[in-house]
Amino acid sequence: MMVDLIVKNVMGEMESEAVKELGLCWTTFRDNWFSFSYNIPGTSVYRFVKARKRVAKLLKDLIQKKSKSKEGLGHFLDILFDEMEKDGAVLDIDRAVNLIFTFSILSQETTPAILAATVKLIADNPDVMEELKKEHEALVQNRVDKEAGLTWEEYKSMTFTHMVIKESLRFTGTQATVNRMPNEDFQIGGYTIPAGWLFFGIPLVHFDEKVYDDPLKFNPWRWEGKDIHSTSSKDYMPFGAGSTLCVGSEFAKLLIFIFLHHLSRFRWSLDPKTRVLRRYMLTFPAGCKVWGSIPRGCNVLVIMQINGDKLT
Ligand code: HEM
Repeated sequence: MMVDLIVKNVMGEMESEAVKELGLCWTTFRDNWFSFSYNIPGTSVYRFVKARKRVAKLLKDLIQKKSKSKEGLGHFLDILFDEMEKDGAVLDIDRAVNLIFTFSILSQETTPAILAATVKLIADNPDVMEELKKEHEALVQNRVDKEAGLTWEEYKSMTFTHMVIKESLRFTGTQATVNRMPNEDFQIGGYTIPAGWLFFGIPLVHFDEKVYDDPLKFNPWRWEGKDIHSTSSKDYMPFGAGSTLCVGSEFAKLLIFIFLHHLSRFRWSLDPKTRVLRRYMLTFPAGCKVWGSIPRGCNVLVIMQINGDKLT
């Protein structure tokens, strides 16, 4: 589903066989992404390097074809071709392929995993589930127009839901390591990292007992009276920090919020087999299935649309 959506929006029309192959390559890449690094045929790394190359070739061939015909373009290709034609353009086909690849991996690995882990944390904490339900039911009941969609003001005013998302981002912290290669020697914690060395930092700041009481407890109330909207400070950095700060942070929070808004209108429970494991990223070996009963007057199919400042 993700591949279909990405392809449609980014690349535009594509033959179904190519979409299928792209999907297979992406899955192979993701499943073998963080493995012990021996690039020998048959090993995980070999499979993921091969999948990466195949995706690059598929995307490059298609971009080249479309750059000639200019037909059936997705939003991204449309913008890309405009940019490439400008004087002093910084984008070329190879950079575009890298961007498309990075976006698709980032959008598949981060938001869905955090969202599923958030649902699991809520299911494991009935007091949180109850409070969320109260907040969303009150919102819908107090609306004059019961059919109206969620507005930006409503989104901003839902304090408890923002506390849940903020706590979940602290708790799940998908970025398992920060990888950097310094251009010049730098000092950190009494060590010198020489220029050109690869540095793997493990961010533990979200579990620092000096900053967070009982840090291993999922407790949205710890954010009561604090700044619930900020996404980056020296003690809180689920979206990274500095010049590589995540460009999708606000969008990701909004998506999680909209999902929770609709979920909170159902009576629901989680399949007891659901487990969250951290390999490198968060994984769900038994999936993450939600069982729900449908409240009266609620449509089962949830379609989200962002229209100006209005979410429908
Ligand atoms: C809950 C969801 C997400 C989390 C936790 C997250 C986390 C992060 C983190 C920690 C970084 C910094 C990596 C580093 O400095 O090494 C980052 C960068 C980035 N993220 Fe996200 N992300 C999320 C969603 C998204 C989405 C939905 C998109 C795309 C729409 C996105 C696009 C990016 C991009 C392009 C960068 C690189 C920015 C740069 O280097 O200039 N992220 N993200």
